[in-house]
Amino acid sequence: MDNGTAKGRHGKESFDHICKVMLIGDSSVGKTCLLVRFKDGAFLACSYISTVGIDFRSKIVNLDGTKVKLQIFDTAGQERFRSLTHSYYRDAHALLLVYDVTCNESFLNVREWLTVVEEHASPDVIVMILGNKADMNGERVVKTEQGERLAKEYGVAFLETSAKTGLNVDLAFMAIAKDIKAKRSLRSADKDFNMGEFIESKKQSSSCC
Ligand SMILES: Nc1nc2c(ncn2[C@@H]2O[C@H](COP(=O)(O)OP(=O)(O)OP(=O)(O)O)[C@@H](O)[C@H]2O)c(=O)[nH]1
Repeated sequence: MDNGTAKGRHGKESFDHICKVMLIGDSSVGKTCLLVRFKDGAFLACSYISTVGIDFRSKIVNLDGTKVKLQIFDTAGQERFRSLTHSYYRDAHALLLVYDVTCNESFLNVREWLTVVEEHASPDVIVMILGNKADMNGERVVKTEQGERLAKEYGVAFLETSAKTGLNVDLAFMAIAKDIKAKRSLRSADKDFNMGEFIESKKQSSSCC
């Protein structure tokens, strides 16, 4: 695993830290759309093309003068690609585990995904559960509190997101980048960073947008 201390250069842009982030979860929960929303600020409304295997895109974010390059791996949710994607877990610094608030099965499967994480990821990986499609309130079947309770049970962070409206999408990635930077930093100001408190102070509720 990269210790993130070396300065890197990619094309024209230099960076201070590099972080590998993986998007995991059932097929069609919105992993690719979350990545496109974060990277390009756009939403691909009607084009659902299931990811084949694994894809990745990068974005450099500036955190108080420190440039963190997020290398984001978008994995296929389909069962047939699972063994391929498992091999990428070991190097991941953070995992965004996505379910769809309009699909109860995808929520129930979060426990299985967490078992896979335990088996294949590094013990110090940062995990955040995302309840996506929070804009579809009329079709919602998983309550916000259910997601919060599950995340609390496993001691991981939680946010509801919408790749369509952008709700909490940047926040999810920024919180992870900040947490990784804090874990690598020797500065006491960074060491005091608490991801849960940061999310609570910045998150937007799904009913507001
Ligand atoms: N309303 C709404 N639709 C969404 C949202 N995110 C994704 N979708 C739709 O859900 C479908 C699946 O989105 P993808 O991002 O391709 O899903 P995925 O998880 O990457 O799927 P796999 O590649 O099969 O694992 C698409 O039709 C998207 O337009 C969202 O936040 N709100």
